[in-house]
Amino acid sequence: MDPFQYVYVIRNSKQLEFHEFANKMASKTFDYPALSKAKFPDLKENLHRIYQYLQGKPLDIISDHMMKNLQDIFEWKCSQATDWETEKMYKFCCSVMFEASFVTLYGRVPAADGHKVISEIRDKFIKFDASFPYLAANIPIELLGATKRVRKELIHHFLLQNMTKWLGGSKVVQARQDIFEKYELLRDYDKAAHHFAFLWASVGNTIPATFWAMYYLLRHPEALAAVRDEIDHLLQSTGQKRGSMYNIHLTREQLDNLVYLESALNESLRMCSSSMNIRISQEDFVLKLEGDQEVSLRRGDWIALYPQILHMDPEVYEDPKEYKFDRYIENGKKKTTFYKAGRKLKYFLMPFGSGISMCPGRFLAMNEMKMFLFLLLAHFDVELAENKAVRLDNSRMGLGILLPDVDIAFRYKLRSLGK
Ligand code: HEM
Repeated sequence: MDPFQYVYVIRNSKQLEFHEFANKMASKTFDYPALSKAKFPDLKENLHRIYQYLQGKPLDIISDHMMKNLQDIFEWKCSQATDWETEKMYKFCCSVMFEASFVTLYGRVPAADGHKVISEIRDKFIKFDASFPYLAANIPIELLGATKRVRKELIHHFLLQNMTKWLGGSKVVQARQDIFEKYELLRDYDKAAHHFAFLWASVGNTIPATFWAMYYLLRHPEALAAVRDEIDHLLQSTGQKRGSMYNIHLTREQLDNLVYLESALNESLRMCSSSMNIRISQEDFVLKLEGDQEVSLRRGDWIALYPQILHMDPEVYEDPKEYKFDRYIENGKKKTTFYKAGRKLKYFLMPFGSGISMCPGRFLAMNEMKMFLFLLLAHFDVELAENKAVRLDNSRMGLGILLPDVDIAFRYKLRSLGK
């Protein structure tokens, strides 16, 4: 509970392990054989090595593809909106982010009904995702209605004979495929199940996080105005036109410099994230904490850090239940110093986990969500069409970004060029 102690847990990665627990949970949830060292030597390490494709230069390439795919989808879905169109917000975020992420990571489905194929996968994904908290809680899948069948159908989409038909997928997915081919004991179904698990990791949190970012912006007109101003300013200063042209390009530096957009996004992540960071003690030992404090741990004991407590701590964040879009800005720059009881915190925002269990897709996730909001606000007037409170649905507490308890209608319309 005390964020000043987090560092002692996080840096003790030898004695406080995470992967064994994650491996057990993921293999059961996504239906692939556990990554046992004896059966699949170095598979875990090999899969971890290719997370490099989600950082540095490869991150720029994959982000550019995501930007292009997002624009194609906005153009296909929304370019007729010369008058107000009304949609449900979660459904909208889900439809745009799922398809853009899918095409960016796995490739375009070339058939004439390519959009339809992806929306069928998405609809099954939504059904599976609704059971995710139960699977994570160890409820046998046989007790969860159609979940077992839906999971099997989802996994079948990722069989090699289907994946080889998809065009222009990412290096990270290609590299995963190459690695799986080296393990003869992995059946075709197992490899497909691994691909499905990666799909879940790449959209399962991004979709609800995008929803909250959009929802809070629309609920707070001053935030919306500030972020839109920043976006328009960037477009103007780089000589790019908004309107009917869907070919905006943003460099990594430009994305990084959108401080209002980033702050608004961080603020919504602070409010909707509920990732628990779990570690399991590998041996009997004494964990030294700050000062003279210590805890005796036995082999197999669990430690859980729960950053949502930190995110909602009024000593760190004044009025923590209030959305303040500029909380992460100081003197026009990114604010990275936060205090508790007069002491500077090393960790103050942890939606992506920590240390050995930190999300490898975090840079891509931030870029994707920024690009979605950028395009939405650059091209459209957007407003809520319903006045109802949307609350966090706590049923997946501890497991990542919380979903909304209800969906809400919003409307959008192409912005006139002069506005
Ligand atoms: C808002 C979006 C996202 C959030 C909040 C998020 C959060 C997290 C967290 C908290 C973990 C650690 C899980 C744990 O402690 O049990 C994790 C793991 C992971 N994430 Fe993300 N994630 C996001 C987006 C993404 C994206 C876009 C990708 C890939 C393209 C991705 C790929 C992964 C993978 C592969 C793991 C497992 C890492 C491992 O093997 O240890 N995530 N994520």
